[in-house]
Amino acid sequence: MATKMQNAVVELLYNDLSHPPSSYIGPKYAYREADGSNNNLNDPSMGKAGSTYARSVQQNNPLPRNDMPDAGLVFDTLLKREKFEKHPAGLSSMMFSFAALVIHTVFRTSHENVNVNETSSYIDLAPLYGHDQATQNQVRMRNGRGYLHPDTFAEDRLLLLPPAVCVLLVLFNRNHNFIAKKLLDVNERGTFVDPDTIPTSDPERSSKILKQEEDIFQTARLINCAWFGSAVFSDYFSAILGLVRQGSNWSLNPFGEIRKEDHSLFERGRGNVCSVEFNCLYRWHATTSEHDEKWVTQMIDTLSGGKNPDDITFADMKVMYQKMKEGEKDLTHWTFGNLQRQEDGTFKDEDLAQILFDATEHPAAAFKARGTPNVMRMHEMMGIEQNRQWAYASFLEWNSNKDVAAAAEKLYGDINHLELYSGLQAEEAKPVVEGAGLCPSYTISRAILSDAIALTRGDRFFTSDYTPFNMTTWGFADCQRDPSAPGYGSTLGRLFLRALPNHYTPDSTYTWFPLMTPGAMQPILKNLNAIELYNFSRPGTKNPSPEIKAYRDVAQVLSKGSDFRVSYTSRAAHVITGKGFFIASDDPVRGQREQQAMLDALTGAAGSLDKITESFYQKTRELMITESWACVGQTVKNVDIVRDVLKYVPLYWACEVAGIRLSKDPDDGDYTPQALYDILTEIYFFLFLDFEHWQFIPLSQKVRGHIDQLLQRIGNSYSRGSRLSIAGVFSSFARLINGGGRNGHDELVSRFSALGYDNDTLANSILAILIGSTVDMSQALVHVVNSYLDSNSLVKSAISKGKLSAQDQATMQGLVLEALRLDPAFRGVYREAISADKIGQQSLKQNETIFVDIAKANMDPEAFPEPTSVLPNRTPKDRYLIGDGVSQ
Ligand code: HEM
Repeated sequence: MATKMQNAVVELLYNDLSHPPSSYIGPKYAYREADGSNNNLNDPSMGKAGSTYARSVQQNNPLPRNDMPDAGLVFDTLLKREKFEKHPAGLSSMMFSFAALVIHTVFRTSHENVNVNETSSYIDLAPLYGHDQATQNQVRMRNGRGYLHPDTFAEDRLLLLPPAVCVLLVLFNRNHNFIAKKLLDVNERGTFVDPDTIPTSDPERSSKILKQEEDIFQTARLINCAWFGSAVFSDYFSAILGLVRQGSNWSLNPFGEIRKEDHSLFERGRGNVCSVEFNCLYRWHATTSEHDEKWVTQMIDTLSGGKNPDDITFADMKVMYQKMKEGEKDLTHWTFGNLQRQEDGTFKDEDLAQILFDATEHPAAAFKARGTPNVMRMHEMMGIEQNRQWAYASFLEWNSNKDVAAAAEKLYGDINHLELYSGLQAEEAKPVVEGAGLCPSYTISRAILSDAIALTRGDRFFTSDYTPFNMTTWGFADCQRDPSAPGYGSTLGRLFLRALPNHYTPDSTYTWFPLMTPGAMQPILKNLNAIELYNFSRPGTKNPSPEIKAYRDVAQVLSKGSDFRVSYTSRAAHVITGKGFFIASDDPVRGQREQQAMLDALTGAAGSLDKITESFYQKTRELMITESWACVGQTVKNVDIVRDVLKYVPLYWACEVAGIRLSKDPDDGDYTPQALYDILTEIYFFLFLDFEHWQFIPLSQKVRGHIDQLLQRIGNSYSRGSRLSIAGVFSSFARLINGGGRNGHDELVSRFSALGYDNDTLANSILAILIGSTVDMSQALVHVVNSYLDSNSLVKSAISKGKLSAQDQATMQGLVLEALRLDPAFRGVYREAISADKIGQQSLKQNETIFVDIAKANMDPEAFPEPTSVLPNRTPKDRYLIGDGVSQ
């Protein structure tokens, strides 16, 4: 008994861990190899490019090769398209452009030996990055920043496919470069340097650049592949399962750790080898849209010199490939869809966007027997012949269409002898039922999922090595599928908005449901009561926002409040109604008046400003004392001044004003400081900051919820019943500013009564104070303190040399202004020209949005001589530029 027990314990403990270990540490194991090797560390060549295909199913078909019907005859009898039939579930042709990208990531059958797959068996975006090191070298820029050559990709076979496939890949190229730039900007581990700043005289320059180039490139590649994986498990997967029809954002997560009932680990990250069956069931040529059929016809016509598709032979096909290859220059010059590259090597955004919009508008065709365009006859014959060299299982109970079944029997003699290729392609298709969106043949629909799981769960970089360490914390967050994104968790929409920001719009069905036609989405969204969230028309083009940078121009825009609209008022309109919310008022003049009125009420009484300063001082002191700690054996204390102090000082003050009770104990006050700060940050972020377009819908919904809750709290805290009481507000302000003094209170009451606010306006005004005086005030405080703490700081050195006195109020104010000039809390603001205007050299159209670059203007020597020096005695003080939010 004791032995049995001991065995069980040993088994349990042994099964705690994976054997052999699931990964190793160090850079050698952190990145994907170009050819996919080293995915399974115990069998490094598993799934490597250039290996043979696997076979999943035992061959049992007794029909000898020489008894098989002619491949052309099989096509003409079972596969050739009779007429175009629209896809029954509303899938767009882009669905199949994306699918083509997926298949080219994992299949590249050698033309010399059909048993060999020239690419790896992993979702590693090989069409973009190349299937081996030599090809990867061609797409890389090697500029020390880890970039790919602009708008390029590696897979030449894609040039034979409709242009939307290539455009999608170009967007993944742009995503790579976006990610690489961010990795350098964020510089999470502090190891990267801007290559332009390494002096050419530095003897280690080239080795530094080389090391950094590899790190950034490979990390960006990992993150970009994870983006692709996320797109597969969001847009693609939900189109396959028809989840959009149900408004479901659910997705399968095949990557996580799974424990079996006996406590042992269910295998993952152990590698994968694609099978011939997988290759065969993924030939979805029957889904080609009418538009793409025309495109292929034209391309084959050009390459074959006008030959009838029925007469094209294998030999002709080889000549066509040859012709295409000869037409190619080096891959940085490849083009497709008759597009022209611009001087910098990129394609025009406009051209790329139009191709994608078309692909979303065009309906795909239904999977069916007799559904493949005749122009693809030779592609299919090649497929049939390849498959005959591979070997396969046979099918039963196959197609209820009597004509198709009878024809198959004629061809094969016995339906049991039907071969896999035609069996899969001409099998009866699944109808549109719950859980079905792709609607291929029954066998494909089942098998595709098994293969998808094998591909992803088998991949070490999607499982045990899918980590913030390998991808950086920023990258790890960036590539996650976000179930709250519009389109029920679309990832492609986020990609479009990032790569083509002036063409895709944040509320379009083209953006969020690209794999479904807008026509198909209309009734679905109506059914789901979500129709008002989306726009169904083809997005137009907007010009990029001009940037205003010179001090003089920036100052002019900021001072002409009545000529420029602040762009965040339209955002505010999504989340708050009524008057009084002065920090984002739709009428700039009224907004300023309301703000001034509130400021007067808060600070107008004699000495009130000093009281506020005192309250800030006391809170800072208190937090520094309560949040600090000492190391063992030391009296000197440490405090995280940003996380535990500066972040919360303004919040405590604003909560006093708003009558919100903060407590670290969640069961005590209205909010914990952390929870409220996070809420206010989200509101602030939504109203004022430059977020990625895709976040608009989920953020606005979340922020509306926060604001409703806050308004209710503000209302409750001031009401002695259900009504917001003006008197309640005043006594709270008075307590705060005047220590409860009766005179101050009376003065406030009279000030506020003079405003004549109703309860809603008052609550909105208090909310504006709460939001406007916390998040960006904390940010500004951090920037100022950072300037003092920084050991290289000019400020510090000036003080230590005795040139400046920190006791003197004017100098202190000057130091704060200088710190915020050199390191502003935000870079700039957006404005919309109310009418056509001219600012400096820049002509503005009516309603045009401009970016007012305060950070650049702050460094303009015309306004600030010796701009990089800290000169706290600059005058006049109102020369300093002020943006939005609290700084107003
Ligand atoms: C109009 C669109 C398409 C065209 C013109 C096209 C054309 C071709 C051609 C010419 C080949 C032979 C490639 C070679 O061996 O060099 C091929 C192979 C293949 N196609 Fe398509 N295709 C299209 C769409 C699709 C789609 C939507 C899918 C499925 C998602 C698909 C799946 C495949 C597969 C799995 C192969 C075999 C690849 C290999 O083994 O290397 N194709 N296609």
